[in-house]
Amino acid sequence: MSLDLQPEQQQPEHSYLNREHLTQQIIDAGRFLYGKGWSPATSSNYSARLADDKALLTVSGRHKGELGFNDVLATDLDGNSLEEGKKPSAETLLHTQLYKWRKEIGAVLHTHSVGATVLTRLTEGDSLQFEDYELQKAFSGVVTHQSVVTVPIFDNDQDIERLASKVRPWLEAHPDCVGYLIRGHGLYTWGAQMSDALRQIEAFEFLFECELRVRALQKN
Ligand SMILES: CSC[C@@H](O)[C@@H](O)C(=O)COP(=O)(O)O
Ligand SMILES: [Zn+2]
Repeated sequence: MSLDLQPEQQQPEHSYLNREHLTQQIIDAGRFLYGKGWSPATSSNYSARLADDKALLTVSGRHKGELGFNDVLATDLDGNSLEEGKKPSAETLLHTQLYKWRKEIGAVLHTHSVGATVLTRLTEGDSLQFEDYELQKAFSGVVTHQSVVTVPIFDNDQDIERLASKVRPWLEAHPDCVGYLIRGHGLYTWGAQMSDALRQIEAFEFLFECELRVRALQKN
């Protein structure tokens, strides 16, 4: 099943996978994304929706290629930890605001690839536009290369509440948004299930690489 981002369309209620299954998906995602070089050092954070009003998030500061069953915790959708002794990701609010925004979102991934970092540093404007790439169809709701996928770029901020407050109005105004970038920092994308979010990460990375190569060749 893929995420249908048409706002007017009623979504069926989620039937949630159990915590063990979701934890395994997060662990597997970390191994894959670290292996690809998109989650270096202890960067990145991942989550899955645990219930209508709860998320399962990575614990802050963990190596994402070596996650274990104890490296996740439950939070409410205001970003409060529901488990004593475990500190949720520093960027928890960026995940939970997505679960509040669209009830059909079941997984959120944040990565720190070289491509996302370099491209956002090279781009002076506040968004990237992808057009005429066949791979745009890997994004939920996109059915043709003859479309424009706009990806906003927000300036980085160590104050995550302030950053979240800048992202929120964009999301409200763009219900078909498939991901966003933070300058010099990384990518956030999501999906109905973990597999959808992973597919979108791969599509974004392919497009970032294409864009960087095209720009480099155009310079010469
Ligand atoms: C290793 S620096 C990266 C962090 O500052 C942050 O951006 C990040 O992605 C991971 O933070 P975390 O608190 O582990 O979820
Ligand atoms: Zn980060």
